[in-house]
Amino acid sequence: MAGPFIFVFTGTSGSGRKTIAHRIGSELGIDHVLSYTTRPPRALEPPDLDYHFIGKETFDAMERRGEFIQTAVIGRERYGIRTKELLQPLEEGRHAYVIVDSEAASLLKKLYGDRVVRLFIYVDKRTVKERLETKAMPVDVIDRYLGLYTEEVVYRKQCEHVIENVTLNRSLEQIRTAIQSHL
Ligand SMILES: Nc1nc2c(ncn2[C@@H]2O[C@H](COP(=O)(O)OP(=O)(O)O)[C@@H](O)[C@H]2O)c(=O)[nH]1
Ligand SMILES: Nc1ncnc2c1ncn2[C@@H]1O[C@H](COP(=O)(O)OP(=O)(O)O)[C@@H](O)[C@H]1O
Repeated sequence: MAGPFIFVFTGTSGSGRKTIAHRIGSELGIDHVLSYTTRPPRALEPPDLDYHFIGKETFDAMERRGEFIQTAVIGRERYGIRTKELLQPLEEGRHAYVIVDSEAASLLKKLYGDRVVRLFIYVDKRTVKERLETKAMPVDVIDRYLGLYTEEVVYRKQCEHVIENVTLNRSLEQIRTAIQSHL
């Protein structure tokens, strides 16, 4: 078996990256390395599922101690992945997955080369809007995602795998096949 690998779920915001990543991660037994963020949790967003929610002071202190492999400011909030938490599964021979934007995806590729497999998930803009409205996502978040779409979608050209998430089961099948092609 090659690896261990870092599977990087990236793509357009609201396309289903978290949904797909968690389903495949738990099915294939891949460790999720959560990002830390200063963004407050949204209604019904549980702690420690998608993010570790922390205060700005805690984030700053962690950054000063050099704990993050990278950080980003997105929509005025800060995001980062802790180096130690990313490296631990790899050192213990286990694959890991993260869910990040194109900037972090590129950096991880640069740092870890063939160990990094980028899975780009997208759907068309209208579908993003419809899905998020159905789930009662705040309007400002939907607007931000739609505003980012054109800039985000071009990154697919650089990714190892590209999946249009129309039907969830079909997307899961495609991702499963893509991941297994590396194992
Ligand atoms: N660069 C970078 N991006 C991140 C990190 N963690 C999460 N992201 C991305 O930042 C964006 C955060 O958007 P947000 O609306 O708060 O959360 P979402 O519900 O995960 O889309 C998403 O595109 C995430 O994939 C990180 O550590 N670094
Ligand atoms: N194939 C799909 N069909 C319908 N709804 C989906 C599909 N994939 C994801 N969703 C829904 O779309 C919304 C956004 O998904 P999410 O995983 O949060 O996206 P992202 O992490 O890319 O922002 C969620 O409400 C999720 O349940």
